[in-house]
Amino acid sequence: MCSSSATPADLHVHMATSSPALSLGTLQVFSIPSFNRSVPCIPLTSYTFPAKPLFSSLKSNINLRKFKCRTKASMAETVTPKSKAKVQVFDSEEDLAVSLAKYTADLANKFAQERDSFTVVSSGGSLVKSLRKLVEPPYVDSVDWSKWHVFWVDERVVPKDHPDSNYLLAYDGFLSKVPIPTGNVYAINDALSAEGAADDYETCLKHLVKNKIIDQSEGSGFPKFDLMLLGMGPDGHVASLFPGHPLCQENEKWVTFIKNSPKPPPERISFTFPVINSSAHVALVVAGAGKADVVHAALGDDSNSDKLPVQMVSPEGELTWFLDKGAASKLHA
Ligand SMILES: O=C1O[C@H](COP(=O)(O)O)[C@@H](O)[C@H](O)[C@H]1O
Repeated sequence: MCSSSATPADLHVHMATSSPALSLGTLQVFSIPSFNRSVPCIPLTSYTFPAKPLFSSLKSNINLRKFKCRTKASMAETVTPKSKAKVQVFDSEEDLAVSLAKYTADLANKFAQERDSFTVVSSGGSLVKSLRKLVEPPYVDSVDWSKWHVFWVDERVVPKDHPDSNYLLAYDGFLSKVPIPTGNVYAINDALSAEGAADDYETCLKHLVKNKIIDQSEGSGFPKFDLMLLGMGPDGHVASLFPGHPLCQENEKWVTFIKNSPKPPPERISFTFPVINSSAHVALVVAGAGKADVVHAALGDDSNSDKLPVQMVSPEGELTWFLDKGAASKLHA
């Protein structure tokens, strides 16, 4: 069974985040339709986009005929029967991190109240740095860390103290700074092979679903995590699901493995798309101009039949993109 003990040291923490109010000058919110475009949109009442300059420039890139929008507070939002996809663009990665912390803390509190646990799945990579505001005031008091259960959407099959370990990254940047019970942190068993670690992690998830720690999707039967925090590589990969790789089509397993990852290290485990897409909430977090091309490809055009992995993210619940200006810069062109 997967390890739920924290190394390199026991977790102890308390955390908090500041959540200064975001002005419209800082945050630009607009929406895109669900990637499941076969599902018709609910008729809505109006188009309203607060971030006019950015939205205007987006017009040339996104097929507006596919937008059905309504006003909701200060944002325009697309709603479909199956899912919502919302895109938020921030002036800076700092602003993105502030908003991501609030979004995460709010969901944590909601689920802790509703079902007495909060199941959150992290990626590795740059996402972890963007979670840094969660370990700053004021969230130390507003979040009940004892309800958190932490998982990884993908992990490199290396020892937990290896610099490539996604667990270590999260431990150093986040977990070591908040009081999540050690037993609620579900790292892979790094003593096993890639295949063994994937099977073991899947067994762990099944156990937690059975014990009702993790919800289960009524529709798909796959585990339904409360929040999945996804990063995206410059090639459009999410988790360890890479463009053109057969693992993107895996429909039965919950957790799979790869031994020839195009991005080192080669051996990894990864949640599959059915698990990712059974989530109640998915946050796709992308920062930096280096990813602008793939953001443009992902949001601006779905006519290519060879979908990027990031375009296959279509959760049962809500999908929210968190972009900084750099990542969104090609949407302006
Ligand atoms: O290898 C990985 O890459 C992706 C993207 O990483 P980033 O540093 O470009 O944001 C990450 O989401 C994934 O968890 C990781 O294993």
